[in-house]
Amino acid sequence: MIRTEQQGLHQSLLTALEARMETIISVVKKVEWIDPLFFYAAGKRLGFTERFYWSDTTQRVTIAGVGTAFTIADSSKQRFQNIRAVWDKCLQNMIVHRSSYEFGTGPLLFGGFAFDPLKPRTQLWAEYDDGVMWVPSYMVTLKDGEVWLTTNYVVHTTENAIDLQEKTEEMERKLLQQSKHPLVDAGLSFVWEEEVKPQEWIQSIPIVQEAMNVRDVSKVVLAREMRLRAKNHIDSAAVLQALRIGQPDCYIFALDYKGSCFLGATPERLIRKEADVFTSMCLAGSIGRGKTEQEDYENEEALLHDEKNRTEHAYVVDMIRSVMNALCDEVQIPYEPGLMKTKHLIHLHTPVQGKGDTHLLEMVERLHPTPALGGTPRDEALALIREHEVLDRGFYGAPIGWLDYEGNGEFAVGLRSGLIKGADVSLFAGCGIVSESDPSLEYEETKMKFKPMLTALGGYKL
Ligand SMILES: C=C(O[C@H]1C=CC=C(C(=O)O)[C@@H]1O)C(=O)O
Repeated sequence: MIRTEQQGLHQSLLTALEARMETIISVVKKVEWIDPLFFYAAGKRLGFTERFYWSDTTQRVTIAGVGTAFTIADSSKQRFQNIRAVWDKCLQNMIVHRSSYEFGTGPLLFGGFAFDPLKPRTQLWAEYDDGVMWVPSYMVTLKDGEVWLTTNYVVHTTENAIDLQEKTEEMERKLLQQSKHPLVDAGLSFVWEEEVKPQEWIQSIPIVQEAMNVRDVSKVVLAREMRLRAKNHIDSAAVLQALRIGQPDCYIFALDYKGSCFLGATPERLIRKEADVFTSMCLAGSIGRGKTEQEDYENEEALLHDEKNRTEHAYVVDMIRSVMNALCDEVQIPYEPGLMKTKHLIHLHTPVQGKGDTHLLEMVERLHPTPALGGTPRDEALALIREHEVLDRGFYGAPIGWLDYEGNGEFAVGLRSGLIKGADVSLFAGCGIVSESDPSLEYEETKMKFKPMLTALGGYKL
C-alpha cells in the first residue's frame, strides 16, 4: 500500500492505468462542516442506491458513505475469512492520498453479516448475501467536530484519467452542496401493523426449555418479528434522524443495499479495534426504565440482584472472556456487572478490554454470536434457534460495522433494528431464555425492545 501526500492524484491515476493495474486510489481531505446524515440523504437525491450510515455510542465518530467503489460479497461458510482475503489483496495495490491517518477516514469497508448462514433465507432477506462489505465511492467522517471527505476511485484499465478525475470531482462538489439541505419531514403514517405469530412465539418457549433440558443447553436467545406498512415509501434518513435524537446512547446504523435498508439503534458493541486495543462488552439481562426516578432506581436494583438475569449475563461474560483470553493480552473484565441505560431499557453491562494484533475480522468471527444473541453452548443453541424460531433473522443480531485500511474499526450487534422495503418495515426483537424464564414476561421484554424503532417510525416529527 502507498500512503502519499507528495504525488498528485492525476499522477496516481496515470501510474495505475499505465501499469494496467486495477486498484483503489483514495483521496482524503478536510472539508467544511456538514452533517453526515445530510450527506447520506443527499446521496439518494443524486441517484446513489447503496448507502450507509454509522455513529458510535459517544457520537465521536459518525460516518456516511454513498455509492460503491468496490463490493465484497460472500455467502459461504468462510465468509469472514474470504472477505478478509479479498480486502488484504486490495490493500497491496491501494494508493491513499492523505496528510495524516485519522480513525474512520480513508478507504474502508462497511457492511455486515447474516446471523446464521445455515438457516435458509426467506424472501425478506433475498437481496442480502451472508456477508457483504463495500468501499463507498464517497464518504464523510465527522470526528471530534471535524469533517473529512474520502473519495475512492477504482481505476479500471480502460479508463481515461482526466475524464475520471473530472467526473468524480464534479460529483464531490454536488454531494457537498446538496448536503447543506436539511432533511424533509418524514410525515409517516402507518396503515397496518401486526406482531408475527405472538401466541406461537410464547408457546414455543416451554418447548424450547424442554429441549434445552434434554440437550443440556443453558441459554437460547429467541427472537420475533413485527411488521408495519406505511402509507408511502419510508425514508430511512428521516428514521435515522429520529433514532439519533431518541436513542443518543446507541450506535445508529443503516445499510441501504439493493433496495432495502437495514437500520437501527443498538446499545451493543461487538468489538472495536484502535491500534492494539480491543474493546468489547457483555450486554445481557434487561428491565424497563421506571416512570419516575425512584422507580428507575428500584428497577436498577432489582436487575442487579435478579438471579435469572445475572445467570443470563454470566454466560456472555464467560464466552467473551474465553475468546479475549485466547486472542489478546492484558485482558480486563470487572468481576461484577454494572448497568447500561438506554431510553427504554436498563441492561446488565460488563466492559471488556484487551491488547493484541489479531485481525479485526477474526475477532468478529470468533465472537459472533455471543450468548447475548445465540446461547450456550453456542452450536447447540444455534441448532435450537434454527429448529424453533419462526423468523429469518437475516442481519438482525449480527455484526454490522467497518474496517479501515489500517486494520482499525468497529462492529456493533445489529439489535433494536428493522428492515425497510419501500413502504413496509419488519422489526426484530429477542431475549435470552434460560430454565427460569417465564414466557409471558419474555414476551413483554421483547415488546419493550421494539420500542426504540417504533418510536422512531411513528413518534417523532422533524
Ligand atoms: C436480543 C436482544 O437483546 C440482547 C441484548 C441485550 C439484552 C438481552 C436480554 O436481556 O435478553 C439480549 O441478550 C434484542 O434486543 O433483540
